[in-house]
Amino acid sequence: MENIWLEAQTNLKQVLTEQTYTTWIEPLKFLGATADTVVLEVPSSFFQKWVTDKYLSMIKEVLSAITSKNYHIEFHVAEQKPESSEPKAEREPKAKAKEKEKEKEQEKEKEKDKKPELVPNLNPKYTFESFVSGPSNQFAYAASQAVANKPASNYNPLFIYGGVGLGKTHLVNAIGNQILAKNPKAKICYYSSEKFMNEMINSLRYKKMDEFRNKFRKMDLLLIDDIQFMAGKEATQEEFFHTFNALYESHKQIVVTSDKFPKDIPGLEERLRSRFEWGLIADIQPPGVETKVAILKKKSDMHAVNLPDDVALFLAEGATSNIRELEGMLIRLEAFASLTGKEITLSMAREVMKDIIVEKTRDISVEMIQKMVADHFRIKVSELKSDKRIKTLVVPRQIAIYICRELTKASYPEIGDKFGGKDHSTIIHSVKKIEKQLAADADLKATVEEIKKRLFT
Ligand SMILES: Nc1ncnc2c1ncn2[C@@H]1O[C@H](COP(=O)(O)OP(=O)(O)OP(=O)(O)O)[C@@H](O)[C@H]1O
Repeated sequence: MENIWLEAQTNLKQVLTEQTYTTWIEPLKFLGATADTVVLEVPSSFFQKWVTDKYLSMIKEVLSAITSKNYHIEFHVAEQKPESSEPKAEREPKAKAKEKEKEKEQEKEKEKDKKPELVPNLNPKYTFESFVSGPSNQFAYAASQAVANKPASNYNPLFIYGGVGLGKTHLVNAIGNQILAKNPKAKICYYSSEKFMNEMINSLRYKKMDEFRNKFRKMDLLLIDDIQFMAGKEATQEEFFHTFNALYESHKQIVVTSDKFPKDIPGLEERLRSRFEWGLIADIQPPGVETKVAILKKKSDMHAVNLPDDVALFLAEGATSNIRELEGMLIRLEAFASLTGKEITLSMAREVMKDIIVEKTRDISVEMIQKMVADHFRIKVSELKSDKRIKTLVVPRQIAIYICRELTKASYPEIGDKFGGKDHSTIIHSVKKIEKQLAADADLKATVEEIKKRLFT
C-alpha cells in the first residue's frame, strides 16, 4: 500500500503547483493502511486542518483513481520524540541517521525557543493579488489595503466580520504579507484566537506568562483570527484585553476577525466589545455569482488550468457562498481532468459534481417536483396524484416519484402520502421502473434531465 501512496503523491505532484506540493503533500508520511483506511502522518495539527480543508477530497480522489476503492484518510500528528527509554545496547544497531535526525530536531527546537516571537505564521499564498474583490467584499478589501499601506493610523483596530469561508483569514494574512514585504523586519504575528488561548494556558502551566506577554506586546502588527472563539473564556479575554491595550497605546496595529458583529458575539466582555468598536468595522457579505465566477477564474489561472466560462458559471451557481467549498469543487474537477487526461467540459463537471451539487439542492420539495412534472407534460397536479391508470398519466407520475426520491429527503411512505395516499410499495415500484428504463431509454433520460435542470434554475 505504501507504493500506492507514493504513486498518489506522484499524481498529485502533476496536478498541484510545485510550492503547494512541497508544502502540503510531500511532508505527508505513509504510516499504514487497513482495508478501508490510509493512515498518514502530519507534522502538526495546524497542518492537518489545512490539508483536510484544502486537499483531502483531492487525495481521496487520487487514491480512488489508482485503486478503484474509496479510502478514508486518517491523520496522525507526529509526536515530539521523547528521550528513548530503551537500553542503549538495544538502540545501538538502529540507524545512526535516526540519532542525527533527533539532534537536528533538538537544534531546531532550541532555535525556536530562542526567538519564538519572530515567526509571523503568515500564509504566503494569501495576498491582495490573489484576492478577488467584488461588491460583497469591497469594503473589507479596501479597509485592509488602507491598513497595510498605513498601519496604526486611521483604522485601529480593524475588525473584519463575515460568514464561514468568505475570505477573512485571507485578508488578514494579505495585510501581514504586504507589511512584511515592505518591511521584512516588522514584527508581525498571525494567531487564531484558539491558538492564543492554548499558548496562554501552556504559559500558565509552565510559568512562562511573562514570556508570553512580552512576545505579543512587542508586535508591530497583531492579527487575531476568529475572535468569537474567545467568547465565554474569561481569562483569555482578560489577557487579550491587556495585550490589546498595550499595543494600542504604543500605536501598533491590531486586526481582528470574527464571524459576527462585535455586539452579536455572545459571551464577549463589554470592555473588549467597545474597544473593537473604536476602530473600523468592515463586513464581508456572501459573494454573488459574478464574484464567484471571477474567483474560480483566478484560481484556475493560478493553477494554469483552462476553466471554460460555462463550467465556471455552473460551479458558481451550484455552490453555496462558502469560497472554501467552491475551491474544493475546482480542485476536484482539476484533479479529475488531470488524472483522466481530458479537457474540462460542462458535461464532465456535471458528472464529477453530481453528488455535491445535487446534495446542495435538497431543499427542493415534493410539491415543486409535482408542479414541474405536471407543467412539463401539460397535465394537472391533481391528475398526477390520482389513481388513474392511463399511460399519459402513469409515466409522468412515475417520473415525478422517481425525481422526488432522488432530489428530496422524503421517505417512500412520505412520497406515497403526497401522491394521493399511495402505498409505499407502489412508490418503490415506480422508482425501480424508471431506474431500469433510464439505462435503456435515451428520450426518458433526456426528459428527466430536463426537468431536473429546470428545478435547479
Ligand atoms: N475574494 C476572494 N478571492 C480569492 N480567494 C478567496 C476569496 N475569498 C475567499 N477566498 C479563498 O477561500 C478560502 C477560504 O477563505 P478564508 O479561510 O479566508 O475564509 P474565512 O472567512 O477566514 O473562513 P472561516 O470563517 O472558516 O475562518 C481561502 O482559500 C481563500 O483564499
